Order: sequence, then C-alpha cells, then structure tokens
Amino acid sequence: MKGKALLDGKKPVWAVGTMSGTSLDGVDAAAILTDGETVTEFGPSAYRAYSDNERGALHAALGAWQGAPGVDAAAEIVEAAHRDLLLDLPGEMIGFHGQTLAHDPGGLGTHQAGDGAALAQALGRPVVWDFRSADVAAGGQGAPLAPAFHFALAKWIGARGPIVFLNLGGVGNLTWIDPTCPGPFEPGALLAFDTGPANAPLNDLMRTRRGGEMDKDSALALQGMVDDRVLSAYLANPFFKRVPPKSLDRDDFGALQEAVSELSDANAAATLTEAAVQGVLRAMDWCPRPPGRVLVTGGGRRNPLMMSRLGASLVCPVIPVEDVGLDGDMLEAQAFAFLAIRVARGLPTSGPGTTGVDQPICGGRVSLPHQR
Ligand SMILES: Nc1ncnc2c1ncn2[C@@H]1O[C@H](COP(=O)(O)OP(=O)(O)OP(=O)(O)O)[C@@H](O)[C@H]1O
Ligand SMILES: CC(=O)N[C@H]1[C@@H]2OC[C@@H](O2)[C@@H](O)[C@@H]1O[C@H](C)C(=O)O
Repeated sequence: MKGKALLDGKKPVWAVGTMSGTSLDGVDAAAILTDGETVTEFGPSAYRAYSDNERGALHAALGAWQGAPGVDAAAEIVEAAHRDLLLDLPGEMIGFHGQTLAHDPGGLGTHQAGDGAALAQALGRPVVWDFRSADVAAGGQGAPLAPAFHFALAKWIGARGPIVFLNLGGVGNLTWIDPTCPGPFEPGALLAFDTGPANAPLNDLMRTRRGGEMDKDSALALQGMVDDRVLSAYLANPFFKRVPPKSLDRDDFGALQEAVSELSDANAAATLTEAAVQGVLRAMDWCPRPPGRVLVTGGGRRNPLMMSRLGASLVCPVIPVEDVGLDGDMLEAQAFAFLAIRVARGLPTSGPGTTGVDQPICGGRVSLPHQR
C-alpha cells in the first residue's frame, strides 16, 4: 500500500520503531512523537535479548536470501521477539526494521528477515517495513537510513554548525550533518555511509574463542597488542578508498576475521578494536567540513578502549549521545519510528548524500492489520 494514504496533515503521531541489529544481541523498541520532520517527544522503550539458541539460529542464517534453508526459522525468531516486545508499547504505528541477513546492494539486493504484514495482523496496528529494498532497486546502497533522523536530532539539540553522529553497532556508520540546511535531503545537508566493521568481529571472536557475548569494557583487548601487519592488510581494502555513500554487509570483512585467527585472544581483540577505530578515522577524512563534535551512539560507546582511541585521534570532542540528552541504546529504534511516519506521509527516507540514490526516495512498505 502507498504510504501517503495513511497519514494526512502534519499532526505529530506516536510511533514505535524497532531495530534488530547486526550485533545480533536482541531487539530494541522505542516510541517517539513526531511528524516525521521534527521530534516532539521521546517515549518509553524496551529491549528483548535473543537467547543463545535464537542468536545461534540467526547467526547460522547470516548471508542467506529469501527461500534459503534457515531463513523462515530466523524470520519466526525475529517476529516472535517483536510480538513479545511490542504488546506493551504504545504507538499508533510501528516501524519494523527486521534482521538484516544479507546485504549486497550492487548485486543480489538486501534482505531483512521478518514479515511486517504478519506482524501487523498479530499486533492489530499498521506496520511500516522493508525500508531498504526500494532504495536498492533505485540504484542506492539501501543503507544507512538513520541519517534523516540524525538530521532531526541535530536540530533538536540546537546544533549550529556541522556535527557527526557515529553509530558503533555491529557495523559502524557515520552521518555528517550541516544543520543550517532547511531539510535533510537538500543538497549538502547530509553525507552518510558505513565506516567498517565495529563490534561484530569482536563479538564473533568472543563467541568462538571464549564462549562470551562481547569484550565487555574492553577487558580482553586492553591486555593485548595491536598486530600492525594484520591491521595494514585490513586497511589496504579498497572499501576505504571508495567515495561515499557506501555500505557494508555484516561479514564483508571475512579476511580480517581470518587474519586474526593466528593471533592470541588478547592480541586479536586489540587488533579488531583498533580496526574499528581506524575505519572511523578513515571515514572522518570524507567529511565535507570538520565537525564540531562527534556524537557516538550504539553499543561501541560503552567500549572504553574504542572511545579513548577515537578521542585521542580526532581533534574535536568525541562524546556519547547521552551528553546531549539522547539515548544511545535506543537511537536506531527511534530512527525507524521516525522513518515510519515519514513513509506514512510520503516523505523521502534516503537521498544522494545518504545512500547514493539519484534522487530522494521514499522507501518502506505499509501493511495494515487484517489486510495481507
Ligand atoms: N560494556 C561494553 N563493552 C564493550 N562493548 C560493548 C559494551 N556494551 C555493548 N557493547 C558492544 O555493543 C554491541 C551492541 O551494540 P548495538 O546494540 O549498537 O548493536 P546493533 O544495534 O546490533 O548494531 P547495528 O547498529 O550494526 O545494527 C554489543 O554486542 C557489544 O559488542
Ligand atoms: C544493511 C543494514 O542493515 N545496515 C545496517 C548495519 O548496521 C549499521 C550499519 O550497517 C548501517 O548501515 C545499517 O543500520 C543503520 C540503522 C542505518 O540504516 O542507519
């Protein structure tokens, strides 16, 4: 269904957005009151962790496309987690991202597991979903999509000059913003792209070698030394020279994972942490003008080594988004609530500066309850 029919006028609406991110830790859900252009109010949020079994099944389905073995099971895990989580959260509309299993914008497309139409039926509320496919079909990267929300947040915090939002999730992505532009898709307002792997390779290392979930508080990396040979080989990847916008699949840097396999646990963790940092530093070189601040969101802002290395390497302050009154655990979920309202109003969700698509485009499908 066309989004435009769903919401007329500019009255702010409560929407709930969800994100099941590339770290595979669980599902975040957060409500915001918005007209899709400005944020009026932040609402309640909730988190549902995946169990070890669920995470294992999702992990096993990574890289799989529709119809492949394991994909239906993965989709059911994602939908069940959302049914649990969303029952108690208010919101007239849901922005459902799903779980990215595979992302190949120049080739096979992009694949988020989870059926928004089934969720709309189960929850009795309209669900906006499949946010990335239309952008990819139009020649865009299909990611990142949070930048339109980052732009609204830059206005919300009263930024007067260029700033950067840096998301350190499973994959890293940054958004450079000129908040003096009237809208997110005016030429020059945004430049956004993925920076490289962030927490995903570290999480995988901890899972396979230590049976853990993450390198909590950089405990392991702090005991190790960066392997310069592995790091240089990683940084020679042509991805870093590619002009943005550009996006990544979670496991695009498999060679890095392989290269650290010969290192000790601690040296591997130190090297993967530094690889995430170096990806961001390379990315910062693409900023059209130096930002006044880098506002960090996503779980990596809790990684003390990653944060101190970034802080020591960049000339501007690098601070968690909490320092400007935002919630770094829920920011991406909030983004998909915001994007849902944009879709419902027929507003663009991506543009040349964010996904490289030729013209701003409104992605996302709307499914109403009782209408499959
Ligand atoms: N205290 C901590 N110390 C080190 N790392 C942490 C800490 N807390 C969280 N993390 C890292 O952050 C990850 C979760 O980040 P986040 O929730 O932003 O990822 P995501 O939403 O799945 O990713 P993406 O933005 O790629 O979709 C954890 O899996 C872990 O790697
Ligand atoms: C294909 C896909 O799911 N990409 C994610 C992933 O996780 C971080 C980074 O890679 C970013 O490009 C994107 O997510 C955020 C929410 C985005 O679209 O803005």
